[in-house]
Amino acid sequence: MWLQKLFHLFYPPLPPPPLLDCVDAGVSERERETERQRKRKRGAETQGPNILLPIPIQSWGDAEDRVNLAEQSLLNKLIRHSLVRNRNQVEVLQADPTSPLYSVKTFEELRLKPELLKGVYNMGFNRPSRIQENALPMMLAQPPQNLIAQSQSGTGKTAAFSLAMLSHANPVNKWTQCLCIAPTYELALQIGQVIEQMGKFCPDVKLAYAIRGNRLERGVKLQEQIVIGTPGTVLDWCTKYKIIDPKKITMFVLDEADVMIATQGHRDQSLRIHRQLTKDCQMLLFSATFEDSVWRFAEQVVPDPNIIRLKREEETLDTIKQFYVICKEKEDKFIALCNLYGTLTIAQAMIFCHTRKMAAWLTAHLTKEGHQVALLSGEMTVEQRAAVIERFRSGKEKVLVTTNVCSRGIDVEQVSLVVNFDLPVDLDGNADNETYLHRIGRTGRFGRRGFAVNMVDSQHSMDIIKQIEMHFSMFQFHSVSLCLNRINLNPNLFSFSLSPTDRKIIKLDTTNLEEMENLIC
Ligand SMILES: Nc1ncnc2c1ncn2[C@@H]1O[C@H](COP(=O)(O)OP(=O)(O)OP(=O)(O)O)[C@@H](O)[C@H]1O
Repeated sequence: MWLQKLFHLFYPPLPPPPLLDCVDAGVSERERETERQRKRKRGAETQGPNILLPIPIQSWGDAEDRVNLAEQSLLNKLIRHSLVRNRNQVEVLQADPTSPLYSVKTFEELRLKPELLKGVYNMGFNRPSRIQENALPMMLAQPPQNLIAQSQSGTGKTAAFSLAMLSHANPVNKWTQCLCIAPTYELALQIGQVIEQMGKFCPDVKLAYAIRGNRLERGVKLQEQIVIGTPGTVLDWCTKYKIIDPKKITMFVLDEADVMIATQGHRDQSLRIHRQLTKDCQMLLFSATFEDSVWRFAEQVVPDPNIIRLKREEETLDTIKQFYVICKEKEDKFIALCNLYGTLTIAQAMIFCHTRKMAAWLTAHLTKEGHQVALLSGEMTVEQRAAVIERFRSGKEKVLVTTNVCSRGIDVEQVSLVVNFDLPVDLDGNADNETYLHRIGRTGRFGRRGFAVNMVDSQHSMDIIKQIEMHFSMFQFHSVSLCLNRINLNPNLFSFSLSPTDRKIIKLDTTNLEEMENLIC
């Protein structure tokens, strides 16, 4: 409860969604004209007379949900209850290539203190994860070794360095020996919880949180062996209040380096903390991604590093069958969706909209039709989002309507159908291929068969489908004409007819539909 209160105190909900929408009529003539001029400039005015104009760029900005890295990280932590399945290769680059590569298959091999081993097993960990197999021996080695470890969220990094700190801390010494910094208050609390849980049977090892609001008397030295906090407060505790002696820190952990450097000021604060540590301090840096900027930062912080990288499970479209559905406008898309609804609920489905407003509109209309759906969009607090995902995961709702806020990072294994109610576009109005892959990558996971249905409501969205198709060099799109007339709705959920405007549309008969439903099952 207190955690929740603190959470809301420091993590206020985002401002209410702006009342802008992308495909409906809320677009002024002036905006349309601006857009026409822009397209003319690009020499791209090649479409026929009946096209629906693309969405004016300036009207998207506020209405879209942008992915916030720190929020995404926290959300992942809140909803993750187990390791992400990964059979991919671990790449290890040793600081000293001549030393033998040492990895472990059991926690016993690490020769941990019995109380700590008990804590590990008590958390339900039977054996080290892929990344832990290599990282733990390096982190626990004598003499200490520095480490840069990169692997996606949910592969066991936090558990690994928590174990390393608990093993490293000497409870006889009443001063701070292990210092861990994380990008946000909430992420620091999450890590602290893992340390507390894992160290449950090591009561002599104490933990302190260097986070906003935790005030301590100036000059009184901290007795806790492990400190976890955010860069600003940790820096204050080391320099201004001098309650941590940085020269006595022998293990420094920098978590979520990619999120850290994306947060203004954190990069410099981290470097300032780092500068006060001794040369002998063991440096451990973790990141989910490794762009050049993260790499440059890592090199500044971690001298002579061992490097461990876990290759990412490739997102693939091979096991996903993709369709598009021709519709005229938003209402048509809605009817098409209703026709599909029975198929959506055979397993679980996610429906992506471009704006919060559209997602809310769709949810309201589906609910009015008597369907039970969940809504997840960016104006919710991270905690609210986690609760919605939990319900969806446990199957309480079979259909989740969402925006791009949920396009990446969220694993719900049962999702076998993704509907792009609005196609993903970038700020220039072109196909956003990466987001498309992330969205439909929610389905067809771990080699299972998945389905994606794209709603096409204009020449512009048809162009986007073609761009996507070309980008992934695939020719497996099937044009499906859903009969949008309710009268044609038969017991087999939906029927197909030749569209009066396009006679070339392939007819998908009930046999195919049954096959699709069987595959989803
Ligand atoms: N060896 C293990 N065996 C079983 N479960 C584990 C093991 N290590 C970690 N886990 C669990 O797997 C989940 C992900 O682990 P962890 O949080 O350490 O990963 P991470 O890479 O730090 O991801 P994130 O940054 O999202 O937290 C957690 O629920 C954790 O309790």
